[in-house]
Amino acid sequence: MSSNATVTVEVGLGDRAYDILIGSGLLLRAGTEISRRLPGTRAAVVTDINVAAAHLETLKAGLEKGGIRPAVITLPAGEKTKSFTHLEEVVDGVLAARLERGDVVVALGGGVIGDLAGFAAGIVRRGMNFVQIPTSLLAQVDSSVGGKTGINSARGKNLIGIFHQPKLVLADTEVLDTLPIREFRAGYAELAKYGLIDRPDFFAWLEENWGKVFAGGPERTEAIAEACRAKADVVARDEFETGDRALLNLGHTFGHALEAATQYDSARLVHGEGVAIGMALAYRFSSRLNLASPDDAARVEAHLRAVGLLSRMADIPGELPDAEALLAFITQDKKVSRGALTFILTRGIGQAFIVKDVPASEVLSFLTENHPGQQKSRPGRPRGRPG
Ligand SMILES: NC(=O)c1ccc[n+]([C@@H]2O[C@H](COP(=O)([O-])OP(=O)(O)OC[C@H]3O[C@@H](n4cnc5c(N)ncnc54)[C@H](O)[C@@H]3O)[C@@H](O)[C@H]2O)c1
Ligand SMILES: O=C(O)C(=O)C[C@@H](O)[C@H](O)[C@H](O)COP(=O)(O)O
Ligand SMILES: [Zn+2]
Repeated sequence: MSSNATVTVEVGLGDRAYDILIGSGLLLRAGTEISRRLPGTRAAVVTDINVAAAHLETLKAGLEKGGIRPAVITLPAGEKTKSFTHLEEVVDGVLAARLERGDVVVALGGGVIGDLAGFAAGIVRRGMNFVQIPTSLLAQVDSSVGGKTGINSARGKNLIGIFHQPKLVLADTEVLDTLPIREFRAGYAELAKYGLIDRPDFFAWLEENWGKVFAGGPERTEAIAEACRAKADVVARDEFETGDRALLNLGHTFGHALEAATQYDSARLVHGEGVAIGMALAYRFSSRLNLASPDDAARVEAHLRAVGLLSRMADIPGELPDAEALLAFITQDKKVSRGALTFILTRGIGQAFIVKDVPASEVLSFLTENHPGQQKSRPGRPRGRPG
């Protein structure tokens, strides 16, 4: 495949179906692509300061080609922006621009901006049009697709939000050239997740080709497209997570607890890093419960470390609250049903499954064993970031 070719993946949701376009130069095509689908629309672009500095002018030029001159709402960067305060700022900005229900909120940014702007689009005038222009790897392979939107609470991650599908996703692979390497790695964790859920061949391909994915070119585009196909498939089957969609939460039950425990401080832990540690923990927990082999858990951890990702709680800088406090965050997880904890566990690489009644006592023992401040003595790696 040429690295210039645009790949289209459809999210098959009937009369709410939409396209994900993946390729280079899409910012400059944004106006044409949006006005083809939403003729005569006006727009507000929501972005963060980092992305605005690197890509806002290009997007504005692209929108201009479709006759769109947007209002722009620029927010601080980082996970703490997914808050009521900034939700109010976006809602107020959209209303101040006097946009109508049929106009469009455009998210230009990573998953933080996409989740926040999507939530705002879903509640202003009871639901405006929404377009995702994801600029981080994580957003291109995961958060821009599927319609989960929302903000965080001090009591837990993503606890406030709605499902609100975009009308279009434009994943311009060129913008990834300005993404910091730490953020690229974090997004890679969600990419590897699809292999670990149910695509063992994709995981093996990543083990071989991750260097080319990091370097750019056709392997990167193909990996993003494969992730979007995988996600689109699950979302089309189970849009509102009544079943299989929960598989996309592999690594997230632990990961979200760690994000809340570190108070969404992006300097300590970003979402993809939490997912990387969470996936390694999910494999280790599955092995402890005799569901998966320790070799598979070791293989997952080895790959995460090979790309420079975190894989243990001890890799997070600073002190963590104790295992009981981590468990308290886990009991707030949205998958909890009538008090029973749900985890995504695994029988091996690409063999994830949903377990609906995991005893809290098992989780607590496991967290205690893996907690850097509560281990009696564990041979192994020194603390600190790999890579
Ligand atoms: N809705 C979903 O289905 C879903 C899926 C996965 C993750 N998420 C959410 O996504 C969020 C994480 O997203 P993220 O990892 O993209 O974080 P992010 O939005 O904070 O972006 C990461 C950092 O990279 C910067 N950045 C983004 N694109 C850039 C570019 N092209 N050039 C330079 N800098 C750039 C941002 O300013 C930010 O500092 C979390 O809140 C997570 O819960 C949602
Ligand atoms: O789209 C989904 O479904 C996912 O679970 C994707 C996850 O990567 C993402 O982090 C999502 O926001 C988590 O959802 P949540 O419902 O656990 O908050
Ligand atoms: Zn995620």
